[in-house]
Amino acid sequence: MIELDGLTKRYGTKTAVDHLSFQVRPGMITGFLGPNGAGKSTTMRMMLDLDNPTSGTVRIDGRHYRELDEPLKYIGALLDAKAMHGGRSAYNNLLCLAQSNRIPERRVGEVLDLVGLTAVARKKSKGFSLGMGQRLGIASALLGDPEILMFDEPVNGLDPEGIHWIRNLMKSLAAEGRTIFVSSHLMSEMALTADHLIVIGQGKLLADMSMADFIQQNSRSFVRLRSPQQERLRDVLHADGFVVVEAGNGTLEVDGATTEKLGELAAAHQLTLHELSSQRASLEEAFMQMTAGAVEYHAHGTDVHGGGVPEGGPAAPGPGWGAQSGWGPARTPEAGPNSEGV
Ligand SMILES: Nc1ncnc2c1ncn2[C@@H]1O[C@H](COP(=O)(O)OP(=O)(O)OP(=O)(O)O)[C@@H](O)[C@H]1O
Repeated sequence: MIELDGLTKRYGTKTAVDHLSFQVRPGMITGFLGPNGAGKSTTMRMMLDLDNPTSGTVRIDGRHYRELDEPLKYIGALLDAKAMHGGRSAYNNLLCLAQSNRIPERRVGEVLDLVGLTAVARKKSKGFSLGMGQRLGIASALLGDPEILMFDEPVNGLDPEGIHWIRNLMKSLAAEGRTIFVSSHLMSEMALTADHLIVIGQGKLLADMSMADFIQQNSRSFVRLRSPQQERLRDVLHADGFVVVEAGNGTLEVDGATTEKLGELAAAHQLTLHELSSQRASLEEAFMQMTAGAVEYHAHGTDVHGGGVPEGGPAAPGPGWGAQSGWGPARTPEAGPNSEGV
């Protein structure tokens, strides 16, 4: 368990982390999200005693990091994969760390095996690709077999097989009852990995809740219908008291209804349906909605989100939000959050 209590970090007049209090609990994967500059790295550095808080505390299983003997046995972290000594082999990098934490040498071989680097164990790490460096960083985090693991952007530089591997590794570590805290900018990956989310913006806590609650509270769910008899369908829905949004491409969207109810209504009026699906937002949309006001660095003149988030944030949620406004990525069927195919 990691506990933050009023954690604050100021650099001159800049408050990077602002009275953060939350707990990271065992037995699950907790995702750590925030726009660029939100204070994630600063928070993680303070958790590992690599930076001093201006005020507030971090406790690792009830103790300050400095009070832990051989800290790698309590908490392992992947913060900067390039932090390894490039002139040393992968094996020797890990051996130095093991020796300074009284970890037996056999564990070095075990973790190299676990991350798939055994074949290159004697090669100097400066020749490693980004993905290999990332695996070596993960090996160092696992070295002390700690109960708590922190990963900052762990899939950075990994190929699809590597991403799949780290996702499953984190899941199995959480299933063993360990505490897993992970940051990532890849929302699709986070949606597939995390059980719980901590979201920060401009150093402040914005959300501390389950993935499902986060998506539900920060987005709209609705039923999408498509019919060759669209006008008649719309009239039937109106007559039954539903608020219908015409979303273009021949689709209608209805809030506050079930697919069962709408399907039966269409059948009762002998209307043909080509689509009847329950829709909910992806984590990415929910995240953008929540953090729109806390984004420090806006791009101008780009269209990376299919229309761009309007200056000052997107329109408030309401009928038609997101679905028609065009700034969010495509909505996803209820079967699961957006996946970018990894
Ligand atoms: N050593 C420092 N001196 C001054 N300001 C700093 C320092 N480190 C971080 N900051 C500022 O603190 C804020 C938080 O930075 P931090 O790197 O923690 O954010 P982040 O959420 O990790 O961002 P990103 O997602 O871009 O990695 C930023 O405004 C950053 O410019």
